Amino acid sequence: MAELGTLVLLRHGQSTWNAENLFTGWVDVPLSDQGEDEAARGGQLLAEAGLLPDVVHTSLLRRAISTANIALDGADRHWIDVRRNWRLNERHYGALQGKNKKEIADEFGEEQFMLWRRSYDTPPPEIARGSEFSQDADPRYQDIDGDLPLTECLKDVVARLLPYWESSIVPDLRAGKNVLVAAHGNSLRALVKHLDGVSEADIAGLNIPTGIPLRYDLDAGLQPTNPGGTYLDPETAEKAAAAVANQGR
Ligand SMILES: O=C(O)[C@@H](CO)OP(=O)(O)O
Repeated sequence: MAELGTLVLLRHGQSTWNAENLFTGWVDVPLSDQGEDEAARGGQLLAEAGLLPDVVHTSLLRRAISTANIALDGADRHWIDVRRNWRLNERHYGALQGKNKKEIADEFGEEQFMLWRRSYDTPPPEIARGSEFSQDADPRYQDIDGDLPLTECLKDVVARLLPYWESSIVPDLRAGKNVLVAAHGNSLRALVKHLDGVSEADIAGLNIPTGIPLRYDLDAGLQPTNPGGTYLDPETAEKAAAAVANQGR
């Protein structure tokens, strides 16, 4: 049996709404200038580590797509196969999409804010269909009609992400390909929870920084031989993850 390929998780670079401290979810905002720089640095880190992806899986959101394009271009891997799927999208943030994190924390209090933001199974209120930041009329989601979320908690993300992991990403890894997954803070938290067997309580404290590749080496049973993964720039990753944790404060 071929050795498994290496898995690399990459959260998109800073988006314009990350910069403005807005809940984003499925709203399709672009990278900020800083985010483009982070993506380029991500590609440089991949090249320096000799970690060259053979295939990339992205969400349907431009901040992940652009990050993958910029990073792969920098690593001279702009030509590899591409797969895209809504199941890698950011968590749908329901009625919080477009709202300022600090204002929500001030209005509803820290406890409620953290329940919505990081609890495993408390989704924010649903977004109203047809409202400014809803996706129900978006053509890219027309074929998932029955599954289109109006809000999601992390548990919902795990449930919609794992079928794609099993059916599309695992076969690439088993074929010996190095796989880059360019996605989002919460869809990657869902995947890390699964890979590392993180508890529902502990996953609340795990934050993923933007633009820094996170490497996972998996054994034949898909268990990480480096639990928690290995950031290609661990020092920057630690500081940036702490900053994500503190958003809204
Ligand atoms: O707004 C969002 O969609 C996410 C990621 O940026 O935010 P949070 O880290 O608060 O879950």
